[in-house]
Amino acid sequence: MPPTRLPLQDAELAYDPHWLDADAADALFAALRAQAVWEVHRIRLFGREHDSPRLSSWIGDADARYRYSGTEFRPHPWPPALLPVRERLAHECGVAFNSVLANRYRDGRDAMGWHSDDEPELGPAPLIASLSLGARRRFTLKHRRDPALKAALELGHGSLLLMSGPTQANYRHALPRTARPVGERINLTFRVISPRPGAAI
Ligand SMILES: O=C(O)CCC(=O)C(=O)O
Ligand SMILES: [Fe+2]
Repeated sequence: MPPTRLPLQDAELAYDPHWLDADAADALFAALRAQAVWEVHRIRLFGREHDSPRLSSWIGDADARYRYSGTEFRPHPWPPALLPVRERLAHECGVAFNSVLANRYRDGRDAMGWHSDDEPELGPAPLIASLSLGARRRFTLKHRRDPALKAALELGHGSLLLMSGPTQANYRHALPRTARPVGERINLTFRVISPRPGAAI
């Protein structure tokens, strides 16, 4: 079954709560915990550098490099467990994803703050495919200009959220902390990265 369109003005969202069945999602979760290289990425907040509150792994083709704050990041190679997922997504979305940002939220204290996935390398209207594994967590969206426009989704084990069209241009999204006792969660955002025009990489 194709993902269901979620109505939200100025956004393009589609959601499939069971893109992977529970067994396949369990197996992928375990394989990624073991196979991916998990790191604490540094983030810049209000002009100061901090450790981000989660573990992350930038994965992709060797030429899917990107520049951030003057540093060039080279992706880690694809863990074997991700290859069939990448192939199925490319087939279903008609998009040749060449990179994934994996985030691992160890418990409710791990989170991601408000942002848009709007790096120039992603282009003006990127399709981002977000696959969630493990604990169900709340994902929130809010419009950049109209505070009345917001949404929250509970992203469960094996679910797929597609964000496309003007979503990144018009909305920010976040994965808030929670005081609820929650288990570990891994999220994978599949992306297409093109070299920035004029960038020397
Ligand atoms: O963990 C999530 O569901 C969101 C991750 C996210 O927004 C990102 O990787 O850019
Ligand atoms: Fe994001």
